[in-house]
Amino acid sequence: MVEVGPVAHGGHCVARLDGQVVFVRHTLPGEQVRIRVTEDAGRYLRADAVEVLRAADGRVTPPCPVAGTCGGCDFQHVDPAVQRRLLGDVVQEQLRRLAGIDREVVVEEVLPVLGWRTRMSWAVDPDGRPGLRRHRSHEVVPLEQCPIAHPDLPAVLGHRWTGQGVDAVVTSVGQRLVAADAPVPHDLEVDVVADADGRTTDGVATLDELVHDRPFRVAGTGFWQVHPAAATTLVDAVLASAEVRPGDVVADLYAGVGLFTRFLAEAVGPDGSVVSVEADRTASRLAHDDLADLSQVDVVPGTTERALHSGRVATADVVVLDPPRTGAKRAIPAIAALEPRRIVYVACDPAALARDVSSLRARGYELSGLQAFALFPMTHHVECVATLDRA
Ligand SMILES: C[S@@+](CC[C@H](N)C(=O)[O-])C[C@H]1O[C@@H](n2cnc3c(N)ncnc32)[C@H](O)[C@@H]1O
Repeated sequence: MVEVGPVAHGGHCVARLDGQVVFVRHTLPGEQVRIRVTEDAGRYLRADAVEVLRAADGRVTPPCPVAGTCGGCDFQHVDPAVQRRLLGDVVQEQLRRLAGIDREVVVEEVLPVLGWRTRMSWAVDPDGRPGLRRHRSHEVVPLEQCPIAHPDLPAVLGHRWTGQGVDAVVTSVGQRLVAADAPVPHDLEVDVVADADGRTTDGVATLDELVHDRPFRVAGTGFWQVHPAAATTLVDAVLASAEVRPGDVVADLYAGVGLFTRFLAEAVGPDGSVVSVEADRTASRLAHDDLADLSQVDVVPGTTERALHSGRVATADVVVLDPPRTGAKRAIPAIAALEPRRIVYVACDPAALARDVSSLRARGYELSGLQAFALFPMTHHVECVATLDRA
């Protein structure tokens, strides 16, 4: 039995068992729970709460029958408003610990909290049943339904599959894709069928998305925001934070198919410019083709680090960056060396964000704004938009 302490980054809470730190899943701060140790990592233990002896406010009955077994969610047992409070505590703690910043963080609600995943990568068990993996395991939990999956996704669950996995996507315009190394059942309503690499006989399968009435094309299995409200939420937050002016020079780094690039380019107008840097070849090609109507946009394929060091990005009034989960550690010195008046950092990992904010502070930037959004309800993931100004 343990007394559960604060929430930690990763979907668990911290407790102590005989003086040793234990990261406990499926619990809440302030609870008293019986645990089952799942891993001894030497310096700490990992455990699951298996019985709640004293429940905390905010504990609810999970909407999913396999919550606690399936590794797809972390917080099904927590009321969504309390989930957001926990996420805010995590971001606040990371900023305090890694960047020396003491700041209250309010995580904004984004609806819906169920039925939001428009992109699912289902794993397939040895019997061909699709599902999701257990937490920190290769074992597949077969599923008949998944409450966080978007209701309009192709009905992959309920069919048997061969191969390693099945990707299912539904876009903002209702296009539906299945990507698998297996025949797709005839009764499955899909618009695009691709192989497991997201390819058709014509090449990479692309899908259509619409954001504030602007069309985008994206590779079927390439990067696109998953929550149906994510793209508009982030575009609005980035534009409000960046405060770009007509004629500004802007760098959009880790730009994907140019989601932010298009709106930033419209804001700087024909007298300004936006350089859009993306390492993934397909995404960069789509950005190049689909942003061709904006003469102020320069799409640079390749890594951000290379674009900065080669001089393809040599100056910027404003830098927007949206790196993957690992953050932008290697690019930060060169970004700061551009001396933009403002940096807008979109982050899906608060620890990487806090580390990079610390690095920017050491180079003369201060955090002037922070928004956080619950774009992945029921999970420990949270999206932040941080604004930094040159001191
Ligand atoms: C979180 S996504 C953001 C994409 C885009 N901003 C959007 O919202 O659609 C991160 C992107 O960075 C790209 N990427 C990863 N490492 C990179 C690097 N070193 N340099 C440039 N792009 C990179 C990925 O291919 C991916 O498209």
